[in-house]
Amino acid sequence: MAVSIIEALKGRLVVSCQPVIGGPMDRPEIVAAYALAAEAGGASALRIQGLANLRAVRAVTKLPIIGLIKRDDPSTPIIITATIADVEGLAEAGADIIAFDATLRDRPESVATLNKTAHAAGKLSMADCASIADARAALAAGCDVIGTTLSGYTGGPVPEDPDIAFVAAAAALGAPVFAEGRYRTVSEVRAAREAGAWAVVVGSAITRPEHITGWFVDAVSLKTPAEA
Ligand SMILES: CC(=O)N[C@H](C=O)[C@@H](O)[C@H](O)[C@H](O)COP(=O)(O)O
Repeated sequence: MAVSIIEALKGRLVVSCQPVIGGPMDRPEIVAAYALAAEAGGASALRIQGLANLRAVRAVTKLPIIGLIKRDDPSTPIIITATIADVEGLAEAGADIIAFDATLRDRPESVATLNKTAHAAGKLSMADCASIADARAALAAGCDVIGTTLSGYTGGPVPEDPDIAFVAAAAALGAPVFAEGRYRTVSEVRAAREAGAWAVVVGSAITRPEHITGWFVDAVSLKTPAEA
């Protein structure tokens, strides 16, 4: 049953419904509404942050949910699902796939332990990676899906474009790769699939109106991406 969730996502869209934190959309009932709108549009799975949002979405849809918990803890650079307790909380709240940071950085808990905890709860795991070395290590640790989620977010300026080269390199490792991070156009989604992505996760371009508005504001003022 569990592995067939991943099988069923081949060539499918996952919509990340993560409002801007503290923004006007940051309410569980609005996240649930975004999830239903994504489902109506043909999304095959959802990516949901936080237990209250996850419970609200779980109550309204049977679509598979990739769950994560983001915490801004100054003692660690690991933001996405850093602890055993968070993996267990996500399993309990109804996530089907549990996403966690799988970067090779100093971390409160090893990737192998987080993965084992997800599996012990009967859930699949998505390793949010920033590099091909992360992806290799995550597969060696037994993770089910590689996400390109953290490419561009572990130091230095965040690039403008999605990291399609990373998708291609990770796909060559032979495991399902979910392309995620800065997919804003349908042609970028197509390029990720052509590079070997199993599925593509789109967030901001569908569910963060503040960001989308900002892109248009920059365009109307004739700013280049570098100036924006
Ligand atoms: C780096 C990080 O913390 N990424 C988070 C991971 O869940 C989310 O903030 C992103 O919105 C998500 O990855 C989807 O990406 P985009 O919104 O670019 O389509």
